[in-house]
Amino acid sequence: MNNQFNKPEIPPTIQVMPGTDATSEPNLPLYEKQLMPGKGQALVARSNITKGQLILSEKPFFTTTNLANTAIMEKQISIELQKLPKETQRQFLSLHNNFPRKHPFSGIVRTNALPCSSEPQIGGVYPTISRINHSCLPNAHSSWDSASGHENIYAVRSIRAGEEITIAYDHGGTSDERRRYLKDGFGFDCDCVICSRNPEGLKRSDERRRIIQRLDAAIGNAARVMYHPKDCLGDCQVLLQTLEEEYEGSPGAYLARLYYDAFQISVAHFDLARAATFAERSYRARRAACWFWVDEEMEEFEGPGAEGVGFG
Ligand SMILES: C[S@@+](CC[C@H](N)C(=O)[O-])C[C@H]1O[C@@H](n2cnc3c(N)ncnc32)[C@H](O)[C@@H]1O
Repeated sequence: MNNQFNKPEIPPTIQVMPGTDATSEPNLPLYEKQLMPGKGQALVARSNITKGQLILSEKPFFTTTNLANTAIMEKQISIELQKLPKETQRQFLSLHNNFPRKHPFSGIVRTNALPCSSEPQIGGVYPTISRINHSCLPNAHSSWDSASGHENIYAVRSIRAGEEITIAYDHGGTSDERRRYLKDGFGFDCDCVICSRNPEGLKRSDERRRIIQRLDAAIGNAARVMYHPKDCLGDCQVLLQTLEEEYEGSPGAYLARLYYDAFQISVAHFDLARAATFAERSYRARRAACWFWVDEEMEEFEGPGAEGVGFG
């Protein structure tokens, strides 16, 4: 549900994924679709799901680039839709559209697309994954597997049977910033566990989100990486602690990015031991199959007398 489709440089193209039809619903019985009051359809856990577990893996109906040019996109989607089996067309058209009057087809893509590459403009829309609602404290996260052409949904914390499965649509920021983004792009007022905290709790969360944004930007500053690498690694440590606090021990995909930044900082200064460790942590965090391992590492460099490779 990445709404960052506003860069017109890439000509619009649509790629139909082979093998996607009405029967492509995976057979992992970990979830079911349910109507959720005030939220439309939702995915709900049918059984307890363990942190790190693959919940579902699915091919998109098609992938699409450049949603900025909606007129062209409308035409292209309608042409591609006609090539799909009737039942698949019906599935696509039944997805939620937050922009129904102006954009009957591209509105569905804008409301439902998840990025499926490092290019934020390339998005995929899914029969089942597109039913997952948002939370600012999600219990799952999406991860594109380019080798298989599947979007995978992993649990980032334990999920109890009956609990709604959620991912984060937002790109961070304070609760006000997130609310605006979710209202404009998706048409709802977020009342997740974070957004419905009391004013004091919300204020603390907002402060942490500001720290996360500030440190994220500071760590990516090339001049600072060059001249103050130790400070940058110190920022990585503070960012890790803040993420842990804000996301209640499960920072999900943020962790992969943080370790990737730490890898780049280390490699820029020929600290190859740290670089190798951070690269591996980033890789394993991104694969999302290793949350237990990551938790152990956290203890390792946070505990007294830790001997593992840390940021400092
Ligand atoms: C990708 S769809 C998710 C599935 C959707 N509920 C459906 O019925 O198909 C995104 C839309 O779901 C709804 N939605 C998602 N998260 C929500 C939330 N936390 N609260 C209320 N509505 C939400 C909004 O209407 C949003 O535009």
